[in-house]
Amino acid sequence: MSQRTFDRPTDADEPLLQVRDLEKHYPIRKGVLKQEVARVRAVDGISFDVHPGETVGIVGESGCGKSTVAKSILRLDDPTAGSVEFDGEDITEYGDRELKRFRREAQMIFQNPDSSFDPRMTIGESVSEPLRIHGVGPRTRRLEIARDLLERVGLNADDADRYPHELSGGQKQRVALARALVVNPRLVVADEPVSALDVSVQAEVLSLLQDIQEEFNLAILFISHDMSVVREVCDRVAVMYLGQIVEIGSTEELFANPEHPYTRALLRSIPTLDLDSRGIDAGLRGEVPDPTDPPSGCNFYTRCPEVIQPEGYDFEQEHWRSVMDLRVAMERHGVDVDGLREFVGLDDGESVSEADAAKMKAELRREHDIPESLTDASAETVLERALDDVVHRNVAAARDRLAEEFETVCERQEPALDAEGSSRPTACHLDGAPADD
Ligand SMILES: Nc1ncnc2c1ncn2[C@@H]1O[C@H](COP(=O)(O)OP(=O)(O)OP(=O)(O)O)[C@@H](O)[C@H]1O
Repeated sequence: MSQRTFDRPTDADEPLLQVRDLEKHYPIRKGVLKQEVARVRAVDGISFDVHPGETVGIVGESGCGKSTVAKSILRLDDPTAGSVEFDGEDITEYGDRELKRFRREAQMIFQNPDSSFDPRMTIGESVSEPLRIHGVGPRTRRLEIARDLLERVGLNADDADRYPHELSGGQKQRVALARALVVNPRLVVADEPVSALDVSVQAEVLSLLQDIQEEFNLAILFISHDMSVVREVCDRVAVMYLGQIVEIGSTEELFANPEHPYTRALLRSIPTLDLDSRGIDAGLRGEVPDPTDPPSGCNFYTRCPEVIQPEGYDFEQEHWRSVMDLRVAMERHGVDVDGLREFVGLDDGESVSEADAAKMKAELRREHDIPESLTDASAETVLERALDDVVHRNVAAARDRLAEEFETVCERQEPALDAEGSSRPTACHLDGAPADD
């Protein structure tokens, strides 16, 4: 490496990457005319910076838009809106020539290293290929650089003569790193770089990534669904849910004091050494909403354990969540009243005795973990009337009643991603403290 220089022209205080209001919507087209019938809002207006020498993590469940962010930032996919500034220039405006230069400065590492290699090429050829593409030569010099880099990532220079199938997963990911570094990039976007590796190998590759970052003063955007991996390597973390950032801040502070209920739920999902809590899930019920039709207001309200109760009601948060689950289910799928009648031994007719109605209502409560009676009498009255509507086949009336009486600020207003009432930018109507039980 001695003849290569890794001096960085950018001042470390200035972000190398500035992402502003980035959107990537995928149109869904149908019919002969391929008319747009809906849009997948994969990334829906996100902003963040990455500084030289800094690792910023993007974390969230599968499908929240992490890979789309990576692809949009590198212009592997053109963003729908927003800007991506790299060293002060908006790459979304780049033409082919500028894009080629940019692609040398910003490299990507994928989850599956095999996707970076041609099985017929030796490791040395694969690692040096980007140099050939960018016109660095001659071949002997390119191979020399590749051998040098292989040593730098903890392999042997002679591994250059081997083929990908001769290497283990961890070794291949080291080679992928060497291949990314060979063009002397300033930004590396790593999309789940260790998810396919055994845990013991993961630690080695992560530690290598950290060493290399220090040596090369790289900016790294690190994408992962794994909170414990993110904690290990990132300086700052952006938590994503359904195409949006819900909380962003320093890793240490965010892990010590998570402010968004979604971050809290993700942290609860990390298995710990405490056997009693090992393997607990994130405590999140319900499905991730369809990104073509995200919920109104805060898009996490349909699953949030801390969803805010409407003014005038005060009962156990867990039971309030269950009532919301019933509402969400009714709005999404309606209620199968015939199925319910059958379950309690009735035919598919209209009549229902008081005793049968009681059985049906009890079943609805059981199905949604709602207790026999809510401790808040006025909430109980509303719920009981809505359940009565359902058993008398008036699901629309039940839905309207619950929507009107139990409307929460969370569904009414979209929370801004700001630091108001919190110690870091958090998009939530709660002011940072966990909701009372
Ligand atoms: N080319 C595409 N056309 C339509 N929808 C897409 C396309 N690519 C991604 N999506 C959708 O965009 C949403 C975000 O996908 P993305 O792959 O970015 O999520 P992710 O967080 O990286 O998930 P994973 O960890 O599973 O890869 C998903 O709903 C996905 O189905």
